Amino acid sequence: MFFLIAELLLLGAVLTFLVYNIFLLPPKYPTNIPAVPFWVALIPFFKDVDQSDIFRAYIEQPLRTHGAVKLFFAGQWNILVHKPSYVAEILKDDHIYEKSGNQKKIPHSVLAEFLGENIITSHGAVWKSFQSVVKPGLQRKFEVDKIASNAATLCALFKDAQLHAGTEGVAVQDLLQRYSVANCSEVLLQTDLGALASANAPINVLQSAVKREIFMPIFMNFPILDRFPFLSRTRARQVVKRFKDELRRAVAASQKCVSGTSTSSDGLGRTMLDARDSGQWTEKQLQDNLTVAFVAGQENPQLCMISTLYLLAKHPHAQAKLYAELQSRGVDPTNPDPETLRDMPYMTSVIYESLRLFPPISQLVNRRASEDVLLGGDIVIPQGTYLGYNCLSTNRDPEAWGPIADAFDPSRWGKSSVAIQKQYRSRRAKAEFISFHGGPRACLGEKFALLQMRVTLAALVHEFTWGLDPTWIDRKTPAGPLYPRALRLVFAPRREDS
Ligand code: HEM
Repeated sequence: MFFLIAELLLLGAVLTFLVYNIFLLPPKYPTNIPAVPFWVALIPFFKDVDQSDIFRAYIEQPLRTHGAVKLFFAGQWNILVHKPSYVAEILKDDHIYEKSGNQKKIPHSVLAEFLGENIITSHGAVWKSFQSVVKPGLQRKFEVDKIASNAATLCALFKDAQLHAGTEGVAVQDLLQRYSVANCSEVLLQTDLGALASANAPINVLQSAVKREIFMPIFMNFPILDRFPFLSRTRARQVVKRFKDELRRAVAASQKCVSGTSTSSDGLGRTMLDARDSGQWTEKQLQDNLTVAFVAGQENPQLCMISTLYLLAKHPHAQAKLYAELQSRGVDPTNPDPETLRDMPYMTSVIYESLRLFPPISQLVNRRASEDVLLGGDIVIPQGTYLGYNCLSTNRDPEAWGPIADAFDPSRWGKSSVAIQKQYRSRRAKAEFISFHGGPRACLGEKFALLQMRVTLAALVHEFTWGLDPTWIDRKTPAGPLYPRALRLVFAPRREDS
């Protein structure tokens, strides 16, 4: 018995030593930046946390002091970069800092199965083939009337929800999710998935199920666990398959109905199906790119809306200023002119400021050094190292944005549309504002996202004033995308007749 216990203890010690040294001990190189202790990644498993608190407590100081840190994330050590000049270099030199998404990093994972190899994660010739199909579909002129009509439905849903909630707050995330799914599917993919019409539409149910499975912190941080046949992982793979099949089926079915009409011929749904039909893409490439277009096309705008409504709830004077600007330009939110909306300096600066403070993709690690390289002339990066950005940190860099970098201050962007755009371009070129990243792999959906934000804000600000539900606890998500968690707002009609 004694020997058995001794053997088990010895085995335990050897295993701990191996796991620590193979997985958890920070790599030796680069030598001149610190490592955030690996256990920081584990905190959300043991405590209900706000990830911005974790960032402030354990990451911000070393990251800002050294411009980059070693960070344990998704089961491996990576370099997380903060300093704008480092970020700019990575974004520019995309042949050295190659895109390398989950399909390469963790090919066995549920996340990789969900998004596959797509326009965001791919590199080289494959990416060029994806880009040639996707870019025209995202750079075309969008149907503003469709977004405006969905925004009117969103207002009606908020109004109804507020009537039911009485003096309590309305949980906004589910409604905003349905709204951004409607805009993405109807305007980008020319497919009506019924997302706004019914909370129980198959796509709504499947999407919520996929998100629940994919963002489970334990599997996000230790994707190696996806290799094991846990019941929960089998379920996750089934949900992912059902979601992808449903999306692909719905897009194909709706293109059949509207094929030949002028609106659909250059739309993303049509061009993607054509790429498959012509043999340029395989069926899998079609499915993976449809899925990523759906995820990027509605998830990021949705998070941007949540954070913007939160900031405006905290700053009622900004709501009043937005309303005054809309009135002074005579904007009819049911039939807005995109040019007028684009030339509203205060609205533009509110949206940029919200994107700066709460970038929907707050942290992303998906580049891999294709050779040994000296980042910024300072940091030796060995070939094969994974690198990523913390947009939250870079966008709030006090050296770039001054001592009140953390404050919501739309006026920092400038007064006129010309001045704001000038500053926007300059901040992006210097990688001081990286919510859409930059360089050759910058976001292709920016134009659609900003248009949608403008139309949405015009409708909401015209219809309501809103504040935070006083009983709502102000905290951000524990892991994954960063935004105010389960936000609840109290809406009041702005005008007597609304
Ligand atoms: C507020 C909204 C949005 C934000 C903050 C955002 C942010 C980003 C970021 C940070 C990237 C770079 C990802 C990386 O480096 O791996 C990206 C890429 C991309 N985004 Fe967006 N995005 C938004 C909306 C959209 C929308 C509405 C679409 C429409 C489908 C879209 C489509 C894309 C595509 C296709 C790429 C890949 C570009 C390439 O690599 O060639 N995004 N986005």
